[in-house]
Order: sequence, then C-alpha cells, then structure tokens
Amino acid sequence: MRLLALQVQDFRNLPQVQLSPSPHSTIAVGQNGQGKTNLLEALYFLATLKPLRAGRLSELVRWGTKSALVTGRFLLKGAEREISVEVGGGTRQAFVDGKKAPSLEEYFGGVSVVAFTPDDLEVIKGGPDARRSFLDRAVFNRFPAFLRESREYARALKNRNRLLREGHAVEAAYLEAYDETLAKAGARIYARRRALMAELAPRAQATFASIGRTVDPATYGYHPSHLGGDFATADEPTLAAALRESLNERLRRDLDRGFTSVGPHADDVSVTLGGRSARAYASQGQQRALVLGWKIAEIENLEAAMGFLPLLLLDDVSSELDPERNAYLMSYLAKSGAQVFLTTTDGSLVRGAAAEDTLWLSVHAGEVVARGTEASPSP
Ligand SMILES: Nc1ncnc2c1ncn2[C@@H]1O[C@H](COP(=O)(O)OP(=O)(O)OP(=O)(O)O)[C@@H](O)[C@H]1O
Repeated sequence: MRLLALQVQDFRNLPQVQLSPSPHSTIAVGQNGQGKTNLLEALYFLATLKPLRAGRLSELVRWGTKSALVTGRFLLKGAEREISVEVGGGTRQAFVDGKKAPSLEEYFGGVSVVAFTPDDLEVIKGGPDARRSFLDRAVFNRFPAFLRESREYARALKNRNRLLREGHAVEAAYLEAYDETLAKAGARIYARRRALMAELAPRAQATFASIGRTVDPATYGYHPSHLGGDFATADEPTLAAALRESLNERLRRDLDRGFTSVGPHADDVSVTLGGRSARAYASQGQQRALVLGWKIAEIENLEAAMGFLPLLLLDDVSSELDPERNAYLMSYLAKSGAQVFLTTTDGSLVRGAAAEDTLWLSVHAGEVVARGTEASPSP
C-alpha cells in the first residue's frame, strides 16, 4: 500500500494542502501550533474515518467554513484508488473514486494506518476508557469490519440503557429481547479483541524485551470482567451465553443504576512489568518503551496479516523518547521500508528516519510548503 497523493481542504487550520508524499519518509517541520498534527490528523481521518484526537466531528472543520474535505490516492495491490471523506454539519460522507462509498468495507479496502502520538501513553497512565479505545483502534486496523460491529454494539447498549432508565416498570420480556441482541453483538467484540491480543501480545512482549533495558518481562492482556467460563477458548455462541447470564445476574443492580454494568464497554487492558501494574510501578521511560513495544508489534502484525506495511504517522514522538530509544525507532523505520509521515519541531531529531528521497515539508500558520527531497533538512 502506498499513498501517492494527498489533498486537504479546510481541515482544522489547513485551508488547502496538496502534496505527493515520498514512498518512504515525509517529514513536516514547524513551530508549535502551526498545523503539523492537523496534517497527520487529516490523513488518519481519511484512513480510519475516526478523529485522531477525541472530540466532535465539527471540530475538524476549519473555523468560518462549512465543510472539510480530505482526499487520498493510494496504490493498493497494483491498482490506484481514490478515497475521500467530507465532514460538515456534524456528519461525514465517504467516497470511493468520486462516488458515495457503498459500504465501509469497500471504502477501507486495505488502507491501513498506525499512528504514534504522545497521547498513546494514556494506554498506561490513563483510565480504562483510554485503554479500550487504544485497543479498539488496533482491532479496527486488523479487522476493518470491527467499525460496523462496534457501532452495532453501541446502538444495542444505548437502547438497553434507555430501557433501564425507565426503571422496574419495564416488562421483563421486552428487556430480554434487547439482551439477546446485546449479548450477540458483545460476543463479537470480545472475540475480535481476543483474536487481536492473541496475535499482538507475544510480539509486543518480544519487542519490549529488546528495548526495555530491564530483565523484567512485560505482559499485555485483555480479560473481560464479570464474564464466567473459559474466556480464552470459548466460541462466540458460548461467549454470548456467558454475557447474557451476566446481564441477567446484574439486572437488579443495573435497573437501580440505570445503566448496563457488564459487557465489552466495561473491559480493560492490562499492561504489567515484572508482574506488577505498569501504571503504578513502571518508570516514565519504561512506560514509553511499553507503548513503543505495542506499536511496533502492531505494525509487524499487520504486515504479517495483510502482506504489506501500514502507513505510519508519528506525531512529535522523537521529543518524547530518550536518545537511545529514539535512535532505535528511527533505524527501525528506515529499515522497515514503510511509508512514514513524521512531525517535529526539530528536524535533527528524526534525521535517522530520513532517506535520500525524504520529502521535507515546512508548516507555518496552516500553510504546508514542500521544501524538496533531500537527505537532511535545509536550514
Ligand atoms: N477547526 C479549526 N479551525 C481552525 N483552526 C483550528 C481548528 N482546530 C484547531 N485549530 C488550530 O490549529 C492549531 C494547532 O495545530 P496543530 O495541533 O496541528 O499544531 P502543531 O503544529 O502540531 O503544534 P505542536 O508542535 O504544538 O503539537 C492551533 O492554532 C488551533 O487553534
């Protein structure tokens, strides 16, 4: 997969950007607050239809304008394909080769992207919400149908919660029908997350072992809470039955509280170092290495599953890592041959990822200017 051309119009502070990225590294350099992350976010949004930073869709549209448009021309398995996404009025519309996309699967069609941002540390430091959304981005990358499936689950959950808020007067048979839908959709989410973690965790553990500078092993795990039975081996109908049973058991409490307390929306990811919670015990540097281990595992896993590397977006990551781990990452990127977009306030930090054909961009007040293709940044 390769991005051949990118066009951005009225996305955040970027009025108009048109560029032909390098097959290897494209590096956007600029001072703080100029639009570097916005450029990566436009690309991430194009490839996933999800904002990179949490928030409302309307935040993506440049102030004073009605809609934003991002278009990318990709080379996928030897054929060229253009996808675009338009955001306006709080909704988004996806297009394939200029026509409305018939389905999300059709739209994604093999396009895949992995982003590294300073916010990724939330997977260690943040709460379960941040960890779930981190996990789900990886699940979606590996199984694009997950976007539709997780929406089905969210819809079923919203309906059930609405009923629960109506309280004990709700007819049991009515609620049972909702539980059935929720349990089936929930079982699919469990199975997708479990499949992703089974592939990813061993790779992430191995990468961490080579960059963590500690003999303590890392573990990355996903264990649904309040779910009986043997989660590791249960098939989907068994998972659905187990979830239905848990929903039943907690019904009285859920009716009192007005929301559903069990299901994939309440799960967490655990990251440990030397058998202890990484959040509580790992140092800052170790926490960063744990995240880096996950991300590199994600890239390798996608390459193994799809036969090609995803597009990589790195937002100001070099300033977050210590020199040794930064050098590791840069040489990994250069060796991997992946197509990479990096942002930085200081070009010298990412020079290790730059090849002869690196495209250097300068970003200032929403203007993105190509400074040419060269092996090192011009002054
Ligand atoms: N919808 C919008 N319309 C116009 N401008 C916006 C919009 N959303 C954000 N901005 C502006 O975009 C700028 C931030 O851009 P961005 O986050 O890309 O900065 P950056 O170059 O990555 O900076 P840093 O190095 O600090 O991370 C801010 O000036 C912000 O006010």
